[in-house]
Amino acid sequence: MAMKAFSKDAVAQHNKPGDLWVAIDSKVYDVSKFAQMHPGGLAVLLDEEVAGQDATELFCQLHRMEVLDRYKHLQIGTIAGEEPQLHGHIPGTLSLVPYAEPTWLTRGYHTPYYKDHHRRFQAAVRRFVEQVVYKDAQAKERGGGKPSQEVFDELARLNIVAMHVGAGKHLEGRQLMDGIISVEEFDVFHELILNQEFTRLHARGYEDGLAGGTIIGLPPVIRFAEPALRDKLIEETLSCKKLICLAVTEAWAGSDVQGIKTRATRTPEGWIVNGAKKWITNAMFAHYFTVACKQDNGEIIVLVVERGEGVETRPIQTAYSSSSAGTAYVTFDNVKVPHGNRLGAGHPGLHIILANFNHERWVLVSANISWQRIIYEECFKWANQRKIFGKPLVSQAVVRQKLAAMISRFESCQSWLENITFQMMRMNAKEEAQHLAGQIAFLKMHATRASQETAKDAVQIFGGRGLTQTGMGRFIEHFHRTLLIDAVISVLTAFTAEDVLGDLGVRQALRSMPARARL
Ligand code: HEM
Repeated sequence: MAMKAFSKDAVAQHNKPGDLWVAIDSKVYDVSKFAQMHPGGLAVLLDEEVAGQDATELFCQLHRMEVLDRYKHLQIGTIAGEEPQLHGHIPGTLSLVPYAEPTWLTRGYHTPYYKDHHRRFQAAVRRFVEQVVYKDAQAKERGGGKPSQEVFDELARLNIVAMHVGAGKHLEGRQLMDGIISVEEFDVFHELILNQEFTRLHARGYEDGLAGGTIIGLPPVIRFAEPALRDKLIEETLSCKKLICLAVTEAWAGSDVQGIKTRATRTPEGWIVNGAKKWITNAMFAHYFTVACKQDNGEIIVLVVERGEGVETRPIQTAYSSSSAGTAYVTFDNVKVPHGNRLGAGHPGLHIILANFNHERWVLVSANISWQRIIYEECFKWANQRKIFGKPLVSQAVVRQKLAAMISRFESCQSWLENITFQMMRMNAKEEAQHLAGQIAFLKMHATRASQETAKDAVQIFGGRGLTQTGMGRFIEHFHRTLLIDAVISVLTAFTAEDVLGDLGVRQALRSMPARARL
């Protein structure tokens, strides 16, 4: 229905309590009743520059554009002869803000890596993330709780969790993203797109709650379980009917797998497991646990434990997640596990745990880099629209310097990441372990440090808003509060803490150092 068009003079008549209009970006809102409930108070709406006036400029200093969407029922008309000029991010679309998208998604640039099917895929994933998942993510990140089953059902229907686990036989016969790409086309760049697009949820804990446990808990099962167990768990977890998580870290052995104390005792009937695991992502909701244990002889083995008698999970409150990540302290008290649930008998347990490490770090670093870019976009927009002493923030050289530093950091990280991803596509597992463990470790160290710099700069640009969980700077607050998880996470805490990662890369380089090399 066409909206009524008002002259500016007509709007100006409605400028008192109980009869209060305001114009924002050519739209006229009747805030007579809403004014009493306005989170910013009644007085600001009665200000002579606001009541009955075009308050676009002031509004944009104080609200995100999405507020207007939420309150669109207040709109009663438009200003005659004017058209809307402003918009926030339009869900499902590419941003036109310079540097807000990687070059392959920016008009005028070329790419050696991405093909048309990657572009189709990216567009579909972005629509899905922003139009289907975002609302649930924001609600759960604030209020807590497991992601909704409707979201899990959609993830399963589109086979998103299956793709998140990576390429492999488990994808055979599946329709990917409503058939937008074929299984034959699917490669590690599609996975990279998935990792990068999901950060647009601005909900770090929720993101882990969706598939975090499966991405790290299922690969050891796929590679090392007996076929019957493997097929059952693939079916149940990739259909999102059940969840699995990886349970390695312990309170006293976060960094040192050899130091774990969870004990598996072999009996004629099966294994008996006793012990406790800490910081286990998704464990609150998980039906299965891929558990690193120590046998009585000290040997490390990996067992799939099903939730049941003797398994208890207690929530852990962390800075990086609301309860939607389902992070838990898990105790096993005389838990009976069938013999057949041992993974990779004959393979060293440590090898089973470490086999997926590079992939896992690459997943984390991909997301971290795209998150930096999204935070930069927030900062660039804010620096343009925020006025101080009548001038936009971006007119200050010091603010431009911070933006320049942010762009340099995430663009260099993205280029490095795409190079590594291309190598992953061409190398077999052995070559990957030999050549890429160091590269991925260095990139992770570099990117997580870069993101901390970006978080500090972003808070400086947003000021107090960057430390506030509502309003203009809420995504900055969330980034700043939660990003350190990327620096320490990846199953074995100190193995991936920044310095240790860098050290790992250098030690790997030392092994390849020609013995005769001299200055
Ligand atoms: C249709 C008109 C308006 C609606 C629906 C609206 C809605 C809101 C909402 C939902 C908030 C909470 C913060 C947030 O979610 O971003 C808020 C805060 C606020 N609003 Fe409005 N508002 C409107 C117009 C205005 C105007 C014209 C002004 C002009 C000064 C104003 C001043 C404020 C202030 C000062 C705050 C507090 C900001 C803060 O805590 O940083 N609002 N408004």
